[in-house]
Parts: sequence; C-alpha cells; structure tokens
Amino acid sequence: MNLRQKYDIPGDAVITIAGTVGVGKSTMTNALARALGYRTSFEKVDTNPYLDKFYADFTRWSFHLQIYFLAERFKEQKRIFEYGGGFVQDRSIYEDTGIFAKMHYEKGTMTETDYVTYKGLFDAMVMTPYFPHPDLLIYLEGSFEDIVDRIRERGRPMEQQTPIEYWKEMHGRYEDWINSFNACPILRLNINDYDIVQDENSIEPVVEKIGYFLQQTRKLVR
Ligand SMILES: Nc1ncnc2c1ncn2[C@@H]1O[C@H](COP(=O)(O)OP(=O)(O)O)[C@@H](O)[C@H]1O
Ligand SMILES: Nc1ncnc2c1ncn2[C@H]1C[C@H](O)[C@@H](COP(=O)(O)O)O1
Repeated sequence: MNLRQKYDIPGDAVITIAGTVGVGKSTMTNALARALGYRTSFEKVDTNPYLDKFYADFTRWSFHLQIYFLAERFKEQKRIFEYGGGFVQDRSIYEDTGIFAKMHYEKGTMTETDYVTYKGLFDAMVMTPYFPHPDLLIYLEGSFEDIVDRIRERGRPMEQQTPIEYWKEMHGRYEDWINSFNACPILRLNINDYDIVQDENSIEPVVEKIGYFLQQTRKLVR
C-alpha cells in the first residue's frame, strides 16, 4: 500500500503549493508528487523570456511578465483538467494577482491602466464558476530570516541582486493575503515542522495531514 492509499487520498485531487519566493514550494511539489504518485506542474523560471528583464527593470516589464505568467498557468490548468487531476502544482494562479500584480501596482512599478487591464483579464478567466479551483492549497510559511537564507542558498543571480526590502514587502503581503484567501480550502505548514531535504520520510506526516484535511472538507461538501 502506498502513502496515498494509506491515508485515503483520491487519485484525482489537485493540490497547489503556495508561499513566498524561496520558501520551498518546488521542493515540496516534487516530494509530495513522489509520495502520492501524482504528476507535477511547475512554473517556468529558466525559460521565462521576461523574468531577467523584469528584475532589471520592474516598471518596463511588469505587465509583460504578468501576462506571460497568466497564459502559462492557464495552459497548465488546461493540462491538469485534460489528465483529470492527480497533480501537485508549484504556486497557485491566485498569487499572481493577489501578491505580485497588486504589489507592483501599489508600489508604482505597474501603471493603473496596465493593472486594470490585467485584473480584468484575470477575473474573466479565473474567478468564474467555469474555472475548477484546486481541492487544497498548501500554504508554506516561515520566518523572513529563514526564507532570505534559502533565497541566498539557491543563488539565482536575478534574485541576489534584488534589494532585501522587496522580499520583506512580499513576506508581509503573503500573511495578509492568506488570512483573507477563500477560493479553496487551505492547509498551513510551517517550514520548521518538516525537513524533506534532510529526511525524505518526513513527508509522511504531511501526507497524513492532507488525508485528514481532505476527508474533513469532503464531509463539509456532502
Ligand atoms: N525543507 C527544506 N529544508 C531545507 N531547505 C529547503 C527545504 N525546502 C527547500 N529548501 C531549500 O530552499 C531553497 C528554495 O527552495 P525552493 O523549493 O526552490 O523554493 P520555492 O519554489 O518556494 O521558490 C532551495 O535551495 C531548497 O533546497
Ligand atoms: N506573477 C509573478 N510576478 C512576478 N514575479 C513572479 C511571479 N510569479 C513568480 N515570480 C517570480 C518570483 C521568482 O523570482 C520566480 C519563481 O518563483 P518561485 O517562488 O521561486 O517559484 O518567479
């Protein structure tokens, strides 16, 4: 019996991993997909044609980057739908608008016209009854200091050159965002409570929590 069966997790659920840059979403996505026998859906970083340019000049490229991410995530959504679920997704589509686009607009690095255009497109595509929301959003949280250490350790050049205030602002916004998020059920995990890098078996308590959580939410919708 595998972990998915042991904890009574359906084969067709869609679990999305949310949290600030560097918190450990990709690492969790891989570990969880392996444990559950699910497929993965990753955001493209290395082949993203706008990301380097965006970090070099937020004002010039923020609209282009948001449109690119929206299109990519929507294509992934279609792929997940076509497979009939059974996916772990690295970052939710909701963070694009709720964190990034909003932050750049409010900080003055995205114009109001661009923000209104982007938000209108996002709402028309995503916030409708036709868009299947994930069965569960796992929110990874940790202290700002631990997360900045992880960004440094990973060492993506564009992120190293970004002022620390950017990560601080984002960290604060994530707390506010998750406290008012209601598009799907949320499971919060603190990064100090597991260590899937040092100990692969520490994924089992996470899977157990997911199983328990999905059973509770299934009871609620019945
Ligand atoms: N549970 C963990 N314990 C220790 N280090 C971790 C853990 N999860 C991720 N990391 C490290 O933190 C860095 C960022 O992780 P990553 O999964 O790429 O984050 P994200 O996808 O959220 O940006 C990487 O260097 C990764 O090896
Ligand atoms: N919607 C976004 N706007 C701006 N930047 C974004 C967006 N989504 C992801 N990013 C950036 C942040 C990181 O530098 C990379 C990858 O994110 P990660 O949290 O490391 O998976 O893309």
